[in-house]
Amino acid sequence: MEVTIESALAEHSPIGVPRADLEELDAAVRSAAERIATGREQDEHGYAALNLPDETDPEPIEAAVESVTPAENWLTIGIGGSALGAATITEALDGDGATYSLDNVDPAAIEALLADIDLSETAMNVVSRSGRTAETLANFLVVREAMETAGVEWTERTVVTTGESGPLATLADRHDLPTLTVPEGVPGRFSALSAVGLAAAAFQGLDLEAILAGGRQAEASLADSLFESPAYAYGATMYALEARGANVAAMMPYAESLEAFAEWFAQLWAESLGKDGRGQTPARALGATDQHSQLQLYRAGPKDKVVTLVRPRERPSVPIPETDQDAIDYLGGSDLRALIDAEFDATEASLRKAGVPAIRIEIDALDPAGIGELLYTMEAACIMAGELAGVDTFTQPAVEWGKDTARALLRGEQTLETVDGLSVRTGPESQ
Ligand SMILES: O=P(O)(O)OC[C@H]1O[C@](O)(CO)[C@@H](O)[C@@H]1O
Repeated sequence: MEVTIESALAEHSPIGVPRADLEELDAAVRSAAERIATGREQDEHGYAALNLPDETDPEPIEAAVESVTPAENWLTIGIGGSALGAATITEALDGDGATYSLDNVDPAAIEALLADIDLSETAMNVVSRSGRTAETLANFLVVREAMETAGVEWTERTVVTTGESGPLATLADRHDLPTLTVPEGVPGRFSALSAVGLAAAAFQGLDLEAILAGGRQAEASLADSLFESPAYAYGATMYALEARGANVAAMMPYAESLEAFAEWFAQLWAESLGKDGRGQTPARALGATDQHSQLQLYRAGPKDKVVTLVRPRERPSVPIPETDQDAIDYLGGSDLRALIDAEFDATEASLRKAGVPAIRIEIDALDPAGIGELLYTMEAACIMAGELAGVDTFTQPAVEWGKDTARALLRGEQTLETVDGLSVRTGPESQ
């Protein structure tokens, strides 16, 4: 895996990072790397996530999945970090069986899914670190009832993944359900390389050990200098770019199967670094598709963005047939792999030409090791950026107020009129 920051430097962009600043920043990276290493040694909250490739045991995950299968479908019921890691891995890799994510509470979407899916052929994984997330618990209750209505014994089809305690752990106990534990000290958005992200992959028969080995490969490339560590090069450069005005972090993978990865990255970057009035706003894009929608803005809009371009080096070849039309004969005889790689290179060059910082990330292949390496590298990069910014990377206090208010509204303890500082009308008369 390679991270190339050349196009993010000052010689290519007015908001790029001067090389001299990188040299200087490297001193801060060195002490931050030591801090991270200490946090890992002591299994401290958050830092412990970087120990997962060594600590996650595939066997109990595979055993739990086996206990509720065979089945044609795997339904992950979870939200945020409790769904995005699993979706990223199964979308990136070509496993067997169908996987679905219920990570929202849109009644129309859930009605459509339940009408579509054969529940007698479905196993579900209810995933919640806290065990008390309203959306996840509500979806579980809805699917459980649908299973009962369909005459499916839900206790034989349900794996719970949660923390040591909480409503979901209690429920799993009461019904003696196969249970996987969210590792202590690992925030949801950093849990992809644990049972949280790996159960759906196990259902698809994917090689969990190879995914974890990819994580270990990235772990082995951590070093106390940004010039020697791809992860820290990315984290430190993103931090330096934010200080120079790059407030938008566009993540643009050039592979359809990495679209979920861009969503996973958005939570990781926003929820970890969006604190104390700072933080880059993630923007999800897809290459080459969004060259035809967002690139205009990236190149000719405000100089407030850094674009990360991701590609696998190995790709299948799909030949483009010869054509006798002169205007398009440059395509004939070539192949889609060459085309998308030319688009990738041309987009990086076009961003550079427009003075927009870009970082290139290249993984060897979109295989289990490649996705394990990519996930781990971005997690370590995020932790480095958080250390340099001096923010608490591992908490998300700003999300709690809205959750509490939603619960109070649902319980009827509050209306929007009574919620502090809110003057929006609600209730039957507003419809
Ligand atoms: O796994 P849980 O506790 O259900 O939380 C789901 C998600 O909700 C958040 O707590 C934010 O509300 C995320 O950090 C987390 O990934």
